[in-house]
Amino acid sequence: MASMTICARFRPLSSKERRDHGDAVCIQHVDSETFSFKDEKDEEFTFSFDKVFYEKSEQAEVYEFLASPIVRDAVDAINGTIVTYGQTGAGKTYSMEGPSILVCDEQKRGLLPRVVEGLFDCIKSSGRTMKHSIKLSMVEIYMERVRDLFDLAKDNIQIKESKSQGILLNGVTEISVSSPAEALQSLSNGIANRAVGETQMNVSSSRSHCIYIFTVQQEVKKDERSKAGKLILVDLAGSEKVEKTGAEGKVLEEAKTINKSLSALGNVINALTCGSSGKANHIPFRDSKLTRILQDSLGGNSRTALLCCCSPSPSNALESLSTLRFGMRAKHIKMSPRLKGNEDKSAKKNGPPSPTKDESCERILGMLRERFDAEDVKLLEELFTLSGILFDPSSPEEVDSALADVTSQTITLLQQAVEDLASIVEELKRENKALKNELAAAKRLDAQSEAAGDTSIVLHKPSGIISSVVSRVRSLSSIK
Ligand SMILES: Nc1ncnc2c1ncn2[C@@H]1O[C@H](COP(=O)(O)OP(=O)(O)OP(=O)(O)O)[C@@H](O)[C@H]1O
Repeated sequence: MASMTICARFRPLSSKERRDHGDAVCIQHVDSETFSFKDEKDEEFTFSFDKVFYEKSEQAEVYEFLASPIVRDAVDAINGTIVTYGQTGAGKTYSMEGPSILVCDEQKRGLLPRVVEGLFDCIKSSGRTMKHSIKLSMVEIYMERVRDLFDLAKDNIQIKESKSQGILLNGVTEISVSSPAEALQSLSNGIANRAVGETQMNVSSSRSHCIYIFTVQQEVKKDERSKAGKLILVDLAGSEKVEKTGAEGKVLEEAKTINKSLSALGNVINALTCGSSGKANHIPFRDSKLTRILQDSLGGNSRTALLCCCSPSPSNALESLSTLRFGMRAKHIKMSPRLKGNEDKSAKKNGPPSPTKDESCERILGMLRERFDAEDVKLLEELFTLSGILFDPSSPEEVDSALADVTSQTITLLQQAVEDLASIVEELKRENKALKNELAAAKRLDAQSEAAGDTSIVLHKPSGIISSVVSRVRSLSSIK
């Protein structure tokens, strides 16, 4: 069983950070896997990752450790994902793209151009028995809308799920590339389009998630079987907290949407991490476009790497700590990559097969259809169309998918409500215990004063205290 590869990367101090804090850094005792981190209150935390890249680490080292095994697997039809996470200015884009995709020092080239080269190199060395082809798509998620960066007219791509191909971006432009130069030129066009869209919409790249998708099709010539590996690279929007940005109006809305999708990613990671064995666990993939697109990658047939990008400066200690903690949570996800198109070995030979997830969903949707009257359905359609969940109400597939999205989001809300209630119950239990202690102490006091024949204490006690404590304890006990 493989797990996620999680690495931390600290960029060099910026000139502003040097001006503000000189050479001061939050990191100490760094080795290749661990370091200690001092926050602004001088509290010390020790972190341990699969690899720690410090200031002077080379781009090539990051690629070799984090990406090259995933690239090799993608050519063998195993899905892969590489994600850069961190606050704005922490080095996500530098790590992903380098200073430029097309013209750049060899030493500074980022993951993306190296992945392109790696894919073509692996294909070349895979021999003559295999025929491969690579298709490239590039999208951006901004305010929960998926925009095609190869065709800006497609500004609200829908996400679909197919039984054979998994998660799909409906109608997204796919460019066939036959050489690294062609692929890099296409990527560079997509990046330029992103800048055009940003100016048109007055958006900064740090407020959107950028997703690069390579589909590597593999044909085994002898029997013409075909398999595909999907390699997704994600440069996430800045993870900083809304409060720190001091944002208002549209910027505040953007920040909230980003925080929502990043916390959806965190929730998916938590659900995958905390899932108790044997118990059906709701993984909220449908709570954001980001998690939905990454569903195949995080959920199973895939290898995933997360690069947690941080500033080493004390001025960013809080954000760096939050990025590192996000990485530590992700560390616990366990995944077993398997080849696509493999036989399903889990099918039981004896007894009736238990319903699949699709069958269960179909049954629930059927029941809902029976219970809704036509007027409700019309209202729901209008609501879904207005909020961009649904585009074609006459498509049963789209209606089902929209309903599944809403159901999943409702489950998440209910789970949060249950957690809130559980914490209220805990609080009431604590209050209950304190009141019981108070009652016992008051009774002891009563007994002592009676034994001593001293009436002054009794006289000074506010009248009715015991009976009021008793009735509060009783009312709280009845909540349990
Ligand atoms: N490892 C590094 N070595 C040298 N310079 C770096 C490194 N990482 C980042 N930088 C520099 O730090 C600055 C911020 O980096 P970058 O733009 O990659 O941040 P980011 O996390 O992508 O921010 P945003 O969310 O705004 O896109 C850039 O000027 C970049 O060149």
